[in-house]
Amino acid sequence: MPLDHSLIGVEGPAHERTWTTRDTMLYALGVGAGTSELEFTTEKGQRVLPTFAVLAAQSPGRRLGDFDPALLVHAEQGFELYRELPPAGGVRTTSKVTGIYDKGSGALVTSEARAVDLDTGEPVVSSRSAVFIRGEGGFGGDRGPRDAWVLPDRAPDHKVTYPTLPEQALLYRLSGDGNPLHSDPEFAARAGFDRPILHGLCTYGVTGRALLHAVAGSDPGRFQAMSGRFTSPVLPGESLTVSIWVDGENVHFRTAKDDGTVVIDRGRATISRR
Ligand SMILES: C/C=C/C(=O)SCCNC(=O)CCNC(=O)[C@H](O)C(C)(C)COP(=O)(O)OP(=O)(O)OC[C@H]1O[C@@H](n2cnc3c(N)ncnc32)[C@H](O)[C@@H]1OP(=O)(O)O
Repeated sequence: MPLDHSLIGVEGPAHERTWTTRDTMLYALGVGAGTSELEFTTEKGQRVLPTFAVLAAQSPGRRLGDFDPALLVHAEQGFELYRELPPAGGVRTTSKVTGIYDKGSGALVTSEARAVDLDTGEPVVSSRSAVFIRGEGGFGGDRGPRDAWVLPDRAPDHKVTYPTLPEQALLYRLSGDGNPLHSDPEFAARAGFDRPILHGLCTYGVTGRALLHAVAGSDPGRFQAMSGRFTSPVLPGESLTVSIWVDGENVHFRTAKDDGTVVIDRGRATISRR
């Protein structure tokens, strides 16, 4: 059954989301922060990890078509953050599907969202994401735009390795993503995985922590943007190494597993010098 191309460019209903200090602390734990990052995991002087912006600006997805949900994976994610997020707050988000591309082995569906402060209406976050739906390609559509990301021709300026826990996906899902692909072995098997895989946004959050501490001096106020492509699944318990290249405010990065498999590619971030 083909995907619903009539969704492209049509803004969905506005969605309001509020969060509490507990939500932002739970998110920090979900992406691996712990006792060495108490400003993100406890109330004392609490600050918010910048990648929480993606969750803040999420709205319920629209029905893209009639396909097996086990075959859908998160493919790309980017965001721009216009000001530091408060530990508790709220936004109103509008979103739309921006493209449905034919990638042969699957379809790539891209979306964007804009979130404004619930009280003031000021812009807080812009977010861009893509999902890859295996088996839904081959409909004769456009392959979509190409990205000119180039791996810097030098050794990384920073390399940061963080572990993930075997329970990481069970912890992360409490931040609101209950997709059984990350918790239910039977569902994961239907998608062709030996066991449930880690949420892409968990890998993204672990990577964001590495960027925050290595490049932004642990100051979320300097973290302006981040984007990347999910190129290979991560299993809970695997370690992640983020290689980072810094050129002024422009940052390139890549995240890989211990065996060298790249799991987030084409990474970019903008981190102010302040
Ligand atoms: C709701 C779910 C939530 C989750 O969190 S799921 C967990 C997080 N996500 C993942 O683990 C996904 C990891 N990525 C992958 O497993 C693979 O990657 C894909 C299955 C997405 C694609 O792999 P393949 O079917 O082998 O595609 P190809 O032959 O490498 O490329 C075919 C075309 O698709 C483009 N492409 C491949 N991967 C992505 C991607 N991640 N985002 C955007 N485009 C992608 C390529 O460039 C190319 O297209 P061009 O020929 O036009 O260049």
